[in-house]
Amino acid sequence: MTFMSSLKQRWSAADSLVCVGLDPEPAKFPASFANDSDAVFAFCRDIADATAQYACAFKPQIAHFAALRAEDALERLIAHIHEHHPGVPVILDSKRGDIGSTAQHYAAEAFDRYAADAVTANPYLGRDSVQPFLDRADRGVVILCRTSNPGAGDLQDLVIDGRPLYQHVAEKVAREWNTHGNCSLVVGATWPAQLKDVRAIVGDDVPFLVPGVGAQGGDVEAVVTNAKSTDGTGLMVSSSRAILYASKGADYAEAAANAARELRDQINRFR
Ligand SMILES: O=C(O)c1cc(=O)[nH]c(=O)n1[C@@H]1O[C@H](COP(=O)(O)O)[C@@H](O)[C@H]1O
Repeated sequence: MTFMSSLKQRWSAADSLVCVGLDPEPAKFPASFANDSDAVFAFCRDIADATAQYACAFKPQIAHFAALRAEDALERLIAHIHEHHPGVPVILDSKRGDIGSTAQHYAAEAFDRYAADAVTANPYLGRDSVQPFLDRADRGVVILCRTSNPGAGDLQDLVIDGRPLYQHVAEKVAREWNTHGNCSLVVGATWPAQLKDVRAIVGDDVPFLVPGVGAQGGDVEAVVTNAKSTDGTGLMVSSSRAILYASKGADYAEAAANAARELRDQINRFR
């Protein structure tokens, strides 16, 4: 099954637009992991198992694993999710993009080594840098459009030919790059007006990955009302720290499940 069809099926089967971000930070793990040499895998596995029922997707962030020399844990985590939660797609957040010959290796890294269903990609080197991802029609390509961080506007808002750069990215992806129907766009929850602009440009066929609720303070109601598609889907509202570290106690997995369920319910109130 393709990334897009798994995502659509999951939106409906789980009645959820929540993407659970898997960003391990051992200093925030419960004390019970202190002497566990495989803590990164074990913690993320427990969170995935506890939250899967409320998730339309999982999104592990590669730097959080690589910085800990835990790429092996990331491989095993994605394999675990595929085995135990089949049908819940995994987006590898690695924000890749490079000249074509190197980008081919990034595509192999994401889709063959890690077996991710989708990958985040940076569009600023142009189409050929993203082409090896686009060519994998069964996998998703989640392209940075208007990011959630405070400095997002430094470059993404620069006006070119009468409109900001992020709108050119949205237009180009929707009209030119999405030939296989496998593209999504990243638009931060912290920018409700831009969410609305991008939805107006791309229509209903391009889902948004929306990070920035929870720890970054984005407003769920504004996200959903401004960015949902006509049928009340179209979103992967991603939260990492607010779910992962909902409790540092023995109830960490239950607390994560509660946080994911509450986010799902909050989103659903405005769909
Ligand atoms: O591509 C992303 O996932 C991403 C894009 C963006 O614009 N902003 C953003 O925060 N992210 C990622 O989303 C996650 C947000 O984490 P929390 O703020 O803890 O929910 C991190 O893994 C970020 O790297």
